Order: sequence, then structure tokens, then C-alpha cells
Amino acid sequence: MDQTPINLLEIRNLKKTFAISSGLFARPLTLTALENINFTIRQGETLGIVGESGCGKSTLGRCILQLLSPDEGQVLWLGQDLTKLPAEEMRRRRQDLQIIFQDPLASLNPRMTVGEIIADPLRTLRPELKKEERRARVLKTMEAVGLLPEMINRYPHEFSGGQAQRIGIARALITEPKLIVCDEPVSALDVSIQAQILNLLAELKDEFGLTLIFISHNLSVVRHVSDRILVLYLGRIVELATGDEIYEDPKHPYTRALLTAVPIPDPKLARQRNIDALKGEIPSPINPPSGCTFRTRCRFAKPFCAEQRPPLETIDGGRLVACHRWREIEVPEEAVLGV
Ligand SMILES: Nc1ncnc2c1ncn2[C@@H]1O[C@H](COP(=O)(O)OP(=O)(O)OP(=O)(O)O)[C@@H](O)[C@H]1O
Repeated sequence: MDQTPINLLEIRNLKKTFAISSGLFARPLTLTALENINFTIRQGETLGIVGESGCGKSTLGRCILQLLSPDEGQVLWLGQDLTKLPAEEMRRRRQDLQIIFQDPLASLNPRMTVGEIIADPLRTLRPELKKEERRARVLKTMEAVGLLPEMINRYPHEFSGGQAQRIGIARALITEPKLIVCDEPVSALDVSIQAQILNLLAELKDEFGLTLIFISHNLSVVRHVSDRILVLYLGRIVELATGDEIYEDPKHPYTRALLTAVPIPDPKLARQRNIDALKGEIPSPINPPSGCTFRTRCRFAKPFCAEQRPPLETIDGGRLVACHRWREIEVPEEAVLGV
């Protein structure tokens, strides 16, 4: 029997722009939030998406879920293009694709009880369910995420951030989705609570056979949960590889720069790695640099990097990198994480 995992989701040539007003009578400017985005997600995989603030992570998550309409490109769910689905069909498809937000308390309606919040997606997506069936599902889902049954009639403000995120996870889980986009799910939580929520997501993934997209600006958070990691810079993919490849043999200078923010215990190694640290501000996506958009902050850049956009090349059996100079950039072995 063929055991090859199937592609649950395929993103093809995705582009998303926003029109930015630049004054009452001025023509709006175009901000390109995502461009030329191509990748696939296999069933059962966790794909991490990393990059600095403003690089397009949330926009990508929202375009996948059709909470935002892309300008161009396809979002293929088991081969079916979600961007072309009529609203009613998309509403039904939503059961399969859910989202968990960054700020758990802000994303929960303060006037609804925990039970009402968790049951809410069922009211719209499974209106045929009877009240008792809904309640039974809510209690089962609460148990799965570690909430006690007696919490069902309480309100969000009575909960800590970690508990509130469990409510958000239960709300996403109740429709029995196949894919959950986790948009910075632990960034707003205390460090001591972050590991609990990450472990819970990993357990739920195994228990329910979920596929996860895990968005974070923090590469160390993504490392622990992801099979593969997609690195975004100014709305473009600069690298896509397995977690081990990204950590042990990063090919793109931007990935190397992100790695310098991941703590390592040895101060000598940390100093060596710091030469890769990011310098300067991220350029405006309204007027990005010509050629390679990372060149203005790249310590390996040469004049020709300003001339052409580097293509996203497939290298070493499937990983992707977009850098004119990746072949010439050697990573000193002792500077690599964990060596
Ligand atoms: N509704 C919008 N209108 C105009 N510009 C937007 C809108 N949403 C996002 N942007 C812009 O698109 C770019 C990508 O934003 P996005 O929120 O996707 O980035 P991000 O990587 O998720 O950042 P963060 O980690 O800060 O959330 C940014 O320049 C942002 O200002």
C-alpha cells in the first residue's frame, strides 16, 4: 500500500496587496504583503512559519483560511481551489480549517460563558445538532484541552492567559477540523505557561490526527513543534526546509540572522554567531529594495544582488532557498546551534 502522505494544502503563486491611503486627495499606495508564495502541506505535518513582525505571516494564515481574499493565486485544499468556492460551500468547508489567535483573552467574547464560546462554531457550522449533543461535544472538547466541566458556566475574565488559550483551542477543535492555523498562540503568555500550551497542541495533534500551521516570530518556539519551517522576509519565502536543516545548516543569511536570537548556553559560540545578527530596520513593503529584498541588511550582499530577484531554488533533495549566494556562504561548524 502507498504510504506517501497526501498533500492536504497546496499554495500556488499567492499574492496579496493592501491599498494604503496616503492622504485625502493622494492616490492610494500599494503595499505588497505576500508575493509568489508556493508551498505544500502534507497531511499530519506541522509547518512553522517564521519571520519578523510585518513580514506577512498572519496575512498568509488568513489567506489560507479565506478570511482574506488573495489578489492572485490558488489555495488548493485536497485539490479544490478555496479561492473559487461559493460562500455557502466555503462556510461548510470551514469546519475543516480553524484558527487559534495570539491574544486569547482579546479573542474571546467577554459576555459569553465558556460553554457558549466553545459551542459557537457548532451553531453556525453544524446547526442540525441538538442542544444536548452540542453540550456533550463541548464537555468532551473541554476535557481534551484540560478544562474542568465545572468551568462551563464561567466567563473569560475569570481565567488566566493559559486557561483562556485552552478555551480558544477548544473552540477551534470542536468542529473536528483537519487543519488548524495557530497564529502566535503562545506569544502573549508567560514563558512558564508557553511550554504547557505547546505540549497540549502536540498532544492534540497526535490524538486527533491534525495538521498544524504554526506562526511565530520566534524560531525557538517554532523549532520544538515543526516538522518543516518556512521563513518569510518582506512577503516572500526565502527558505523552506526541515527543522533540523534550518537549525544545523541554514542556507539563507536571513535564517542565520533569525537563529542568532535563539539562546545558546555557550557564550563563546553565542558571540561567534552574533556576527550574523540582524542590522537595521526592515524596509517598507510599499517600496521594497530592488533585486534581493534582504540585500540591504545582508552581510554577504554583492552589487549584483541589487539587480535580480533571486529565484526560489530547490536544492538538496527538496529544501528551498532564495539567495544568489547560498552556495558560497559557508556556515562555520562551531557556530551552528547544538554543535
Ligand atoms: N488590513 C491591512 N491593511 C493594510 N496593511 C496591512 C493590513 N494587514 C496587514 N497589513 C500589512 O501587511 C504586512 C504584513 O502584515 P502581517 O500582519 O501579515 O505580518 P506579520 O508577519 O504577521 O506581523 P506581526 O507578527 O506583527 O503580526 C505589514 O506591512 C502590515 O502592515
